[in-house]
Amino acid sequence: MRLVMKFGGTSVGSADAIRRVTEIVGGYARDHEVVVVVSAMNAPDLRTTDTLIAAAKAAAAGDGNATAQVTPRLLDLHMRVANELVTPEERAALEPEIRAMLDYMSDLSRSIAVLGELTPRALDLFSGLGERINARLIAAALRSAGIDAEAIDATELIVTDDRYGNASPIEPDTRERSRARLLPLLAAKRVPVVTGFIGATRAGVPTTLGRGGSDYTCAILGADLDADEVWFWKEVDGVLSANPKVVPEARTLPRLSYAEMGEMAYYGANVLHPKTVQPLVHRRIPIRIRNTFNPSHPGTLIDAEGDGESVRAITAIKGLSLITVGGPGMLGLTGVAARIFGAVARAGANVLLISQASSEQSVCFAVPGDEAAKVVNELRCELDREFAAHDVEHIGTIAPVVIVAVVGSGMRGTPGIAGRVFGALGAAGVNVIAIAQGSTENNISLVVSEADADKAVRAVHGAFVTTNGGNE
Ligand SMILES: Nc1ncnc2c1ncn2[C@@H]1O[C@H](COP(=O)(O)OP(=O)(O)O)[C@@H](O)[C@H]1O
Ligand SMILES: N[C@@H](CC(=O)OP(=O)(O)O)C(=O)O
Repeated sequence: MRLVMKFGGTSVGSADAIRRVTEIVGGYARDHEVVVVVSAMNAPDLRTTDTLIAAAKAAAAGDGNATAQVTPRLLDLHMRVANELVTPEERAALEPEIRAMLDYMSDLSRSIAVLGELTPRALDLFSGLGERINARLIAAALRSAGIDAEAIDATELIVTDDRYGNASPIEPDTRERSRARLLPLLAAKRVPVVTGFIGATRAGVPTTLGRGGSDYTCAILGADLDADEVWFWKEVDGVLSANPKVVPEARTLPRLSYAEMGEMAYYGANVLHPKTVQPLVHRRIPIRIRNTFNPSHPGTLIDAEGDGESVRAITAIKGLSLITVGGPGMLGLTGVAARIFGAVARAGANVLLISQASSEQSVCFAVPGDEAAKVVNELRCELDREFAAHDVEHIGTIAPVVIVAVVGSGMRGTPGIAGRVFGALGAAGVNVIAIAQGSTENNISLVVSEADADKAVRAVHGAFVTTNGGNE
C-alpha cells in the first residue's frame, strides 16, 4: 500500500511525541510505501509558527533584535529532542544546519526592522522555517531509529501561485515535480519526510498555504502520488461529534462522507484544514484521522459513502461579525441583494452565512470580524442614494458572534431537526440571532453571541449525540 501520512504540530511537539512518530512510521514502512508530512513543533511552552510570526511582526515594528530572544529557544527546543533521539553523528550534521536557518532568520529580521515593513512574501520566509527545521530533525530521528529517511522541502515539490500567506497549488506542475522527486525514493524503500505548509512559486520564491496548511500539503501529495490512503495523525481519536475541548463527552465518528467532512471543516471543526478534502475527492482516496498518542484506536474513516447518520457533529466558527442591512424600502427593491454582495466582494470579505427575512425588509450576513469595518464602508457608499431616500435605514454590525453549525447528511428529509435544535437552545437560555440552512440540507447554521458559543454547542450536542454510541 502507498500511504501518505501527516503528523501535526502537537504530534511532533516533544521528544516523547517524536519517538511515537518514529515507532508508527517504522511500523508501517516495513510493509508499505510511506511518505511523511510534518508540521512545525508545537511544544506546550513554545508554538513554533506563532513564535516565528510574532518575531517577524516585532521586527517590522522596529525591533532589530526581535529574533535574538527566540532563536536560542528554538535551537534549544529542537536540539533537546535531537539529544534524546538522534545519534551523535547525525546530531553533528543537524546542529549547524539548524543554526544556519536561524541565522538566516536573524539577518532577515534586521532587514525588516530597517525597512519597517513586513510584506506577505517576507512573512512566508519566516513562518515556514519551523517546518524546514522539523523535517530535518524528524528525518534524522528516523534514521537514528534505523529507518532510511530523507528530509525534503516542499518548495521542491509544490508549485503555487504567488498569493503569499494563502497560496494555492498549481497543477499539473505539482504532480509532475512530486512524482519525479518522491517516487524514486519510495522505490528505493526510503521514507521522504516532507515539510507541510510551504510551497514555492514557479520562480522559486517560498510561499505558505495558509495557517493549518500542512493538512492540505498532505492531501495534495496524497492525490498527486495516487496514494491508496491518506492519514492524518492528530492528538484526538479521530473526528469527534464536537470539539472535545468544549464538549468533553464528544464521541468519535467512525465514518464520514467527504461532503460531511468538508462541511464540518468549513464550519470550524479545525480537526482538518478546510481545503484538505478537495484534492482527494475526485480520486476517491480514503482518508483516516488517527491518534498519535493512541495508535491502536481505529479513528475516523472518510470516504465517498459515509454511513448516512442524521446529525453527526456540532461545530463553531468564532470571531465573526454579523452585518445587517434593513429598511422599509428594501421590500421589492430590484437588484438590492446583488448590489449588497457586490459591495462585500469589493471589500474582499468572505461571507460565511446569509439570511434574509421573508418580509424582505432586512438581509444579514456573517463575515470575519476583522473584515467587517471595510464591508460596512463599502455598503454605505453603495447604498448612499437609498439611505438619503430612507429606503434603507440601517447598516449595522453585531459582534462578536459565532456560527454554530449542526452537520450531517442524514438530516436531508428528516423532519423535526430544527425544532429540536431550537428547543435545546431555548432550554439553555441561548438567544439565536439568525439562522440559515444550506440547500443541500447537510447543515443548519445559527448565529449566536460569542459569549454563548460554548453553551450553545454543548446544548445542541446534548440534544442529539448520546455518549454511549450512536447519534439519535
Ligand atoms: N470535531 C472535532 N473533532 C476532533 N477534534 C476537533 C474537533 N473540533 C475541533 N477539534 C480540535 O482539533 C484539534 C486537532 O488535533 P491536532 O493534533 O491539534 O491537529 P494538528 O496538529 O494536526 O493541527 C484537537 O486539538 C481538537 O481540540
Ligand atoms: N505550522 C503551521 C502549519 C500547520 O498545519 O500546523 P498544524 O499541523 O500544527 O496545525 C501552522 O501552525 O499554521
